[in-house]
Amino acid sequence: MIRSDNSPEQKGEASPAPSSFEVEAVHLQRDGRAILSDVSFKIDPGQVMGIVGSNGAGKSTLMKMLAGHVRPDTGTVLFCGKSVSAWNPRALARGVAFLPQTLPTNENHTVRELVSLGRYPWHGPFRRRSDEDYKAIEEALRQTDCLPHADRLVSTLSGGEKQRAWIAMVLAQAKQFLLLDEPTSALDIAHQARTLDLLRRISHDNGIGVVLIVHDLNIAARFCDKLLTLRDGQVVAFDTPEIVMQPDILSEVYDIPIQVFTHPAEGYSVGYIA
Ligand SMILES: Nc1ncnc2c1ncn2[C@@H]1O[C@H](COP(=O)(O)OP(=O)(O)OP(=O)(O)O)[C@@H](O)[C@H]1O
Repeated sequence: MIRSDNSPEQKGEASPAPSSFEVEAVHLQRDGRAILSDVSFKIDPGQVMGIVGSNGAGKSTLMKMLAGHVRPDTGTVLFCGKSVSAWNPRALARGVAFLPQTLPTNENHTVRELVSLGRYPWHGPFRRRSDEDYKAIEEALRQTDCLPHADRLVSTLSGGEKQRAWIAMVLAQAKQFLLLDEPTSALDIAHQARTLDLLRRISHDNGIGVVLIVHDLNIAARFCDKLLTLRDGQVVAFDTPEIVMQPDILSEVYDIPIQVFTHPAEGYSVGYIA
């Protein structure tokens, strides 16, 4: 079953204009096995899209494809109407930031220094940071509530503070899309909710697209505008949480019986193993 609701060109190192990711009929094989099969969807800026599905379903591979780190065997991945692989890497990095599942250890930097690294695609190796760079760094620190500990070493932060510092770094970097592979995996339920709420606000207030991989279905349903469900590399459903959070869809995605209830106060759906 597939359910789906389903730009200007960039030249050289010009800053990208606002636009979408369009994934069309993507296939990828590894070791003779299909990792992604006929995956298609479109995601616009100003929306939060959650990718959900069981372990090994292809979520990280799909996100790496959006980031341009993995090329499809067939099919297309377009950003601003242009194939991701055809982009100048620095120009792409100004539009799209990718935070992988395993974070590099930059723990000897202060939080402000870490966030400053996000500006590299803008000033490059030879130019000094501009006023605009400094403004973007301070704004990202402010939006993520990192200002109070901006001068502390990353190594001294709690897990939640660290996660926010990395989010600040990608926020300082990219103007159009943040690709976040399990950004809340190490967080308790309160920090998960706060981080997802922050990403949702950043997305809606600034017109930024956020694509994130998340395992907690209830958190995904609460904070995402769209959910893309993957099973064995295939899209089972791509739509709003109201449409996707159905027992038949979720049971198919995870291959176990799942019941869905409506939150008594908030009205959104939550899923439980039946
Ligand atoms: N380079 C590779 N060579 C062979 N197999 C690969 C390669 N990369 C990924 N795979 C396989 O593709 C499948 C999808 O991997 P992927 O990391 O995208 O899954 P995932 O949905 O993100 O899983 P998880 O929830 O466990 O992180 C897995 O079975 C994985 O072993």
